[in-house]
Amino acid sequence: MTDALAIRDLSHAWGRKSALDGVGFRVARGRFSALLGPNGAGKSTLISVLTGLIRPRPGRVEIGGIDLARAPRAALAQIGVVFQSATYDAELSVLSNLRYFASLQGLDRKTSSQRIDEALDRLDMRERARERVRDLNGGHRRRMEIARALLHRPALLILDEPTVGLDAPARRAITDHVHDLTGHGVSVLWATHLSDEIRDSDQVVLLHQGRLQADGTAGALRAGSALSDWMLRETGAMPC
Ligand SMILES: Nc1ncnc2c1ncn2[C@@H]1O[C@H](COP(=O)(O)OP(=O)(O)OP(=O)(O)O)[C@@H](O)[C@H]1O
Repeated sequence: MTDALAIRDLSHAWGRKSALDGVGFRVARGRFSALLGPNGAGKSTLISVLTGLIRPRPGRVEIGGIDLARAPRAALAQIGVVFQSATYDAELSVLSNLRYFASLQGLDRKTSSQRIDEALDRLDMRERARERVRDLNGGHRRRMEIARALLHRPALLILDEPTVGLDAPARRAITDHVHDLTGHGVSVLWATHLSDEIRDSDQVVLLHQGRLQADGTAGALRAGSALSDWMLRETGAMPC
């Protein structure tokens, strides 16, 4: 089976400033991969490439086996994205937000209802379905956005620092739910600078100053020390 994501020799500069320099790694199907790095490491730039905001040049990106440069529409249809900033209609209910997105994805009514039920169950949001988004707390709003990103069954779920601004219980609930999704075959790329969101069995892709500093299983990379200490040794940056 093809990888959910394969990146080779990817570079990008903002003007003269290099943000990504020859980055390459893979995310296998059903894997939770943490894209880790201190501020300015290049995480957001990489996500901008993966979501089609920046052209992958030079370099090659395949999502679900589809080349992003050659077939951008088909490749982008393979991703579900949860951006750092919220994107929903707060005046509508959770259900209406999800139905609207499902219709944008071209899902018929029956498929849409099935997928919405499934996604709400996976994020433990079924009881909130009829509530207006503006009445939800930050953690539940985020869970709704994650449920929404799953409706078209993407090969890869990309989340850009999805727990920013949330309190500790909400952060824990979201990291647990997203880890659980991998048990349903969902592949995850989770950008963060918070090492406590990562489990030993997760893949860690560590970026530092635009370069790939490490790629491996968290437990093996940290080799007995705390992941935050390992990251400090690797990057010299204070972890959170
Ligand atoms: N739109 C932009 N224009 C110019 N420079 C940018 C732009 N976006 C990012 N950069 C620069 O590119 C480099 C990588 O930044 P990027 O935002 O990708 O890192 P990051 O790992 O996401 O950091 P953070 O955790 O702070 O969001 C930094 O030096 C940053 O200043």
